[in-house]
Amino acid sequence: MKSFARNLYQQQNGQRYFSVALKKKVEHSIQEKQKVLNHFKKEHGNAKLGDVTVGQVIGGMRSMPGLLYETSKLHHLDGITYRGKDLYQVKEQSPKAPGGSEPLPEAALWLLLTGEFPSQSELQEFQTELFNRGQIPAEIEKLIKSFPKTMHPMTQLSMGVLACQPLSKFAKAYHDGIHKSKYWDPTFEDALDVCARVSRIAAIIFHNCYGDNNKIPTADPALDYGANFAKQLGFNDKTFWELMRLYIVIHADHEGGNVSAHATHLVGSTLADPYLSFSAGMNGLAGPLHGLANQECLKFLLDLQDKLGKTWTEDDIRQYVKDTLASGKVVPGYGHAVLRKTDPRFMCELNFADQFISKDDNLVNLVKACYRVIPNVLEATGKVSNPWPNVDAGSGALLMHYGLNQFDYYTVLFGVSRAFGVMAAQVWSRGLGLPIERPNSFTLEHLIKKVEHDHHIHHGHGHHGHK
Ligand SMILES: CC(=O)SCCNC(=O)CCNC(=O)[C@H](O)C(C)(C)COP(=O)(O)OP(=O)(O)OC[C@H]1O[C@@H](n2cnc3c(N)ncnc32)[C@H](O)[C@@H]1OP(=O)(O)O
Ligand SMILES: O=C([O-])CC(=O)C(=O)O
Repeated sequence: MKSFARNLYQQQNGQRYFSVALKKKVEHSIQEKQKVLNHFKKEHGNAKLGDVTVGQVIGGMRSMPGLLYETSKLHHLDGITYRGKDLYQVKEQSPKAPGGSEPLPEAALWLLLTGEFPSQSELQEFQTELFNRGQIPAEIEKLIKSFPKTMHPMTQLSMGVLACQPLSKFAKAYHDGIHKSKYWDPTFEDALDVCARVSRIAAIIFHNCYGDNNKIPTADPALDYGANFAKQLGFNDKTFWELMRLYIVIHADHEGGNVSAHATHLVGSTLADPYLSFSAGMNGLAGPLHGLANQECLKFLLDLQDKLGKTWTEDDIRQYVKDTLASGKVVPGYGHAVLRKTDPRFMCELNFADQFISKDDNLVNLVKACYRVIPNVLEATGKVSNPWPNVDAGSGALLMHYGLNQFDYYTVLFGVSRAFGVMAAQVWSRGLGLPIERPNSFTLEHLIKKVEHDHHIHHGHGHHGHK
C-alpha cells in the first residue's frame, strides 16, 4: 500500500474507503491555523475593524465585518477566490476529467478543505471514496421517493438532507461525549458524506418530479462526481458533463456572509450537525433574492421570448425591463449585495457558451443582449448599487441548451454545489473551535434612544461619568 493509500475500515453502513491523505492534511493545517488564531486573538483581540452604523444595523448588515470563514473570500470587483485562487486560476490549475477542459468538483472540494489541489493519485482515491460515501440506505431513499411530485424541489432537497440526518457521525460522537478538541473529525466525516450524498438526493428529487423514480440511471464508480450526477439525472452528453463540473465548481462557495453559507454557519455554531446545518442553508438558498434567482431568471427570459417571439430587439428588452421595474419587481440575475462589477461566474458561463454552444442559440443570445441592455436601465434608476449580472443570469440558458428545461429544479443544482463550500467551511469552523453566534439586536426605540444619547454626550451636554 502506498503512503496515501486507502485504509479499509468498518463503519455503521458497511465497508468504506477512508482517505488518510486528505484527513491528515486537514488535521495538520487546522492545528497550524489554530496556533495562529490563538496568538492573534490574544495579541489583537481588541483591534478595531471599523465602526458599525445605524444604516448597517437596519440595512441587512451590509459589509459589516462579522464572521471568520476560511474557505473563500469575495472581492467586490474581482469576485470570489477559493483559498486565494480566482475562478480562472481554479479552472486552469484544477485536475480535469480525461480529455476535459473544466475543473472537477472533487478537486475543488479538496482545495477548499486544504488550500491545495490533489495530486492525480490523491484525486482518484478521493473520487472512489466520494462514490462509496454517496450511498443512501434503502429506507431513506424510499422516504425521499415518497415526497409529492408537486412539492418544490428545494423543499424536497432540504427535507432529503434532513432525512439523512440520523446518519450523522457528529451527532453520534457528541452524544457519546467527544472532547471538544476533536469536533472537527466527525464534522469532516459528515461533511464528505453530505457532499457525496447530496447529488444522489438531488437525482432522486429530479426523478420524483419529472420522471419515474424507480428508474434512476445508476452511477458509475469509474466516473467523476460531476459526470455521475449528470448521468443519474439522465444526461449522457459529454459536454453537459463538462457543464455540470464547471457549474458545481463555480457555485460552490462565496465567502461566509451570503445567506446559504451564513445560515449553515449559524446553525452549525450551536453544534447542530452538518446535516441540520446544511439543510438550514438550503432553506435560505431557496429564496428568490438568493439561489432561487436562477429559476426566476430563466422564467424571466422565457416570458420575454413568449411575449416577443424569437425576434426580440434590444429596444424590446429595454421596455420589458422597465415594465418589470414599474410593476415593483426585481430583475432576477442582476445586482449583488457585495459585487460591484460583472460576476466572474457569469463570465465563466459566457465563456463556456462561446466554446461549446452554437452562435444561433436564441436563448443564449438573449442572455448576451440582456447583458448589453439591462445594466444601463438599472443604473438609470439611481438606486441599484450594482447594475451588473450575477451568476444566476447565465446558468439557466446553458442548462436549457442541453435539455434541462425544468427550471424549478435549477436551485437544487446550486444546492448540490453549495454543499462543497459550506461543508468544507464547517470542518474549519469546528476545527478552529468557533463559538456559538449571538450578535446584539435592538428595537427601533432602543436604537433611537442610543443615537440621541450619544449625540447628547458628543455635544458636551452629558455627564462623562466613565472618563
Ligand atoms: C447567488 C446569488 O444570490 S446572487 C443574487 C441573486 N438575486 C437576484 O439576482 C435578484 C435580483 N437582485 C436583487 O434583488 C438585489 O440586487 C440583491 C438581493 C442581490 C442585493 O440586494 P441589495 O444589496 O439590497 O441591493 P441594492 O443595494 O442594490 O438595493 C438598492 C435598491 O435597488 C433595488 N435593486 C437591486 N437590484 C435590483 C434588481 N436586479 N432589479 C430591480 N431592483 C433592484 C433593491 O431592490 C433596492 O430597492 P429599494 O431601495 O426600493 O428596496
Ligand atoms: O454572495 C452573495 O451574497 C450571494 C451569492 O452570490 C452567492 O452566495 O453565491
